[in-house]
Order: sequence, then C-alpha cells, then structure tokens
Amino acid sequence: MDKPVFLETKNIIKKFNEVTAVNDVSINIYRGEIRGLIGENGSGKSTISAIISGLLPKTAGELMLQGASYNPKSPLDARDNKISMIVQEAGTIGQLSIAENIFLGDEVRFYKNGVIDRKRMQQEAEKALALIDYGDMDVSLPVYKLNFEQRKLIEIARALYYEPELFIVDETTTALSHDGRQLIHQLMRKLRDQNKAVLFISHDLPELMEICDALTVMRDGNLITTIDRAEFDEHYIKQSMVGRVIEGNYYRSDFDGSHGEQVMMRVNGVHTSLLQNINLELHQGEILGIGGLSGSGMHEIGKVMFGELKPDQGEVIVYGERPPSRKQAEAAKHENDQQQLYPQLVKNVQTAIANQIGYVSKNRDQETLIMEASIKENLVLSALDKLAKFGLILPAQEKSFAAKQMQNLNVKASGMNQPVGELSGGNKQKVSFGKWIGNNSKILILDSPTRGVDVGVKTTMYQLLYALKQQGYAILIISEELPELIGMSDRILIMKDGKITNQFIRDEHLSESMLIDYMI
Ligand SMILES: Nc1ncnc2c1ncn2[C@@H]1O[C@H](COP(=O)(O)OP(=O)(O)OP(=O)(O)O)[C@@H](O)[C@H]1O
Repeated sequence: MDKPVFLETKNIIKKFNEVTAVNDVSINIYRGEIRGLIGENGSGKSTISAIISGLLPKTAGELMLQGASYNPKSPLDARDNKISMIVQEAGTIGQLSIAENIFLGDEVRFYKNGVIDRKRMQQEAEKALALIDYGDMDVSLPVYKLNFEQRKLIEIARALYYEPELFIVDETTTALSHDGRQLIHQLMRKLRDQNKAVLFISHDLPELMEICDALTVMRDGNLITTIDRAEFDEHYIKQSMVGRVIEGNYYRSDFDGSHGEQVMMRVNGVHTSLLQNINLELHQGEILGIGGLSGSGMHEIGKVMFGELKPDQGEVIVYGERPPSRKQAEAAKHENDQQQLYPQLVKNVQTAIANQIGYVSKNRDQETLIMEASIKENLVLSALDKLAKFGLILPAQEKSFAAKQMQNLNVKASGMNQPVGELSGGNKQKVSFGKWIGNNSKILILDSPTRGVDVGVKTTMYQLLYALKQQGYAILIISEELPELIGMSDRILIMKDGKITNQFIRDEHLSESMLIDYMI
C-alpha cells in the first residue's frame, strides 16, 4: 500500500535579497518513512526545513499539511501542527533552566491563579527527559552548565514531548557522541515505525544510507532527485550532490605515522573537575588525534591547551618562537639551542595566541565566530598580527587575505562583507577553520573541525591539514568521528572518564572497534 503524504511543499522559493536559497522545490514527505536530505553546504537544506518548521517565511509557493493549506507563523505554530525540528546549532537559552527551556513559549500550560506552577513544570520536564532515558537529570539546572551534547539532548526531549507527527533533525548527529547518535537513530526509527514522518539532514552519507528509507538530493537551491533505499548507490548520490564525479582519496593515503622530534606543546599532570592527570606531548609535524565519548573530557583538553580552561592542577607548556622575557629567553636558549623555541606556560588565551596556537571550538557559533561581523572581519581577526606592518593593517591586505581564504575553502556567500550569521552551517564552519589556517598559527587545536561540512570541502580540509603537517605544523584533532581520526592521525589517544586509556600509532590495520573498546 502507498504511504500517505503527511506534508507537501509545492514550488517553494526562498530569497534572501539577491540570493535564491531555495528554488522551486516540491517534495512529498510521507508517513512511515525516514527521509534523508543531503546536499553541499549552502544548497538550501536548512532553509527548506526552516520554512516547514515556521522559522522562516517563504517567498513563494505553497505548503500542504495532510491535504490542507499550511502556513506556519512561528515554530510554536508548527509545533501545534505537530511539526518539531532540532536545529543545527544551539537551540536552547543558557540562562534558563532545563525545565524552562523545554517549555519556552508554552508556559501558559502551567499557569495556576496567574502564576507558573514551577513544581508541575519540573515534573513535566522530567517526563520529557524520561522519553530519552535522561529522567534523572536535575531539571532546575541552568542550561549553560551543560555541554553541547547535553544541550542537544534537551532539544530532542523538548521536541518529542510534543509528540510530533513530523520530526526534523538538521545536522545534529555529527555534534553527538557515539551513544548520542545511537539514541537519535533509535528515536527516528521508533517514530517511523509508529507511522510518523521523519526528515533527516546530514552530511554523513554512510549514516544516511543506513538509516533512511529514501534520500532527497539538493544542489544550489534546487531539488535534484529523490532516491529510494533499494536504489542507494554512494557514487551516484555524491555525483548528484556536486554535479560532477568525485575522485581521489578522502583521507591521507600513507600509513607512515612518523613526525618531528621537537615537542611543540606539553601537557603535564593536568587535573580539572573532569580531567584526571592528563599528560601528553604534541610534536612538530604531527597530527595527534583524540577520541572518546562526549563526557570523556576530550573537548576539555582542547580548552585547557588553548588557555580557555584553567586546570586545578598541572600545567600546559607551549614552545613558541617568541622569547617570553629576556631572562627566560637566555635560559630557554640554552636548553633549546638548535630550535630557538622558548617554553612558556599557557596561562590564558592571550598567551596561547601570542605563541601561535589556533583553536577551532566545537561550539563555533558561541566561541569561535562573531555572528554580526562579516566573513572578512572574522577571517582577519586572528591574522591581525601577520597582516600588521608597523602596527597598521591595510584594507587591501585584509581583502586579499580574506579572498584567498574564502577561495581555498570554497566559502559560499554573496561576498566577503556578508555577516557570518547569515551563512549556512557548513559555510560558518569553513570560516572558523579558515580563521586559523593561513595566519600565524603553527599549532592548531581543532575540535570537530569538519562538523557539518560537505564531502567536497572535507576532502580539501584533509588535504590542507596533511600539507600543513608536512610543513611542520603541530595539529591536534579532537573528534567524535573515528574514521576521521584513523584516516588522518599519526597517533591517536583514546579517552574515557577524564583519563587517557590508550594510545594507537598510525597503522593500516587500525579499526573503529579497536578504538571503541577503550572508550566505553
Ligand atoms: N539569513 C540569511 N541571509 C542571507 N542568506 C542566507 C540566510 N540564511 C541562509 N542564507 C543563504 O541561503 C543559502 C542556503 O543556506 P542553507 O542554510 O539552507 O544551506 P544548507 O544546505 O543547510 O547548508 P549546510 O549544509 O552548510 O548547513 C546559502 O547560500 C546561505 O548563505
């Protein structure tokens, strides 16, 4: 029997001034189906989903919900029509509690004699969290105390509480650890089996092919094709996405895990509330990977090494080119006669940047980018030192630097003056990566660097990282994506419960399951 259509988009067009983000898109979304949506960064996936879920108005076209005209004015309106979406970036408000976030905009359901019945709100919030087996969480905690993954889980609980008939998940799984991914896959399958509709946006093609019943491909705002599960073919899907045949290696192809002798950063006996006695060295010309589950502490290591999180005990040393003081320079010179590198304590972000450390945070929208500033301003911000001549930065230099970075990473935008906040998720990620590459940084700490980035640009990023390694850069990649760690690292450290549990040297026989054994 044919599946019933739940939602239909008819010739939808969305324009942002001169940019046409969605061009004449007509899709049927069925009950009892997980529909995947794939396409290069900026191809219009989030925009069409945002129109369906009331976040954005359409420019033209029509939406039909179970055969009737549907025109959501807001996400709350969409939710009343049983449509919920998990957005790519943080969809919660840090200062509000978990319970307040879950019922944001719907507090009215808890009014008793004109005031909010907090106790009942908290009880209902606990019920929402129980839907994702998270029932023991303290719902009065402010959300800023949670990590990125926990915040995503709160959003998922909120969406499910309202029993959606259409559940839209926009590029969320790459922000989640192995367990979080399993959870969201299970939830999507459960909804599908209950004859609900699911729309799932991801750049992870193997994941989409595993989970989805059908896959719709978008390119440059256009709907290219919809493919049924029986017809899934990786090469054909990739080709439809980019409009050309993709060839060549994704990751580096060598299995030589060697690197320079020179230590560029050293972490000595670091303890924080989560980390326990972390010791590691990052060498010149090395790509060091760190993997683990989201609560393992791997993201905290990046923050500690960039001076953003102060350890309770222990220290982080960077070997930089700049002598910290005349006296220390003399002493350091003696120790490191050959290299002319000077050990310095990473006390804060300023010392990290002064010693040529670059950092891409997992939480890019809050920590790495300035949304209101233009692409150019974001790109040149960390490069100011390099561009400044006698303390002056020439506009022409800024412009050519930004243009080069945009071209290298194929940033899709109307121009370098476009505010970063207007870019698609993957294009924001490219800017946050481009900020540090090509400026003065010789040490790169990259937390989930390819999150939300399409296959073509991922390849470019991997090639770039490999070329930087060969030029002697020291690169730390922190990632939930084990194939990425295996594919790129000279050495991998696996973490569990705040400790390093094992180390793996680059080897062609290394497999995901070998790493997972030390994570769980
Ligand atoms: N508020 C906005 N103002 C101007 N342009 C915008 C705005 N939001 C999106 N765009 C543009 O619309 C296009 C489609 O963006 P969209 O976010 O839908 O892409 P996407 O396929 O979801 O990409 P990604 O995979 O990177 O998340 C992009 O060119 C983007 O820059």
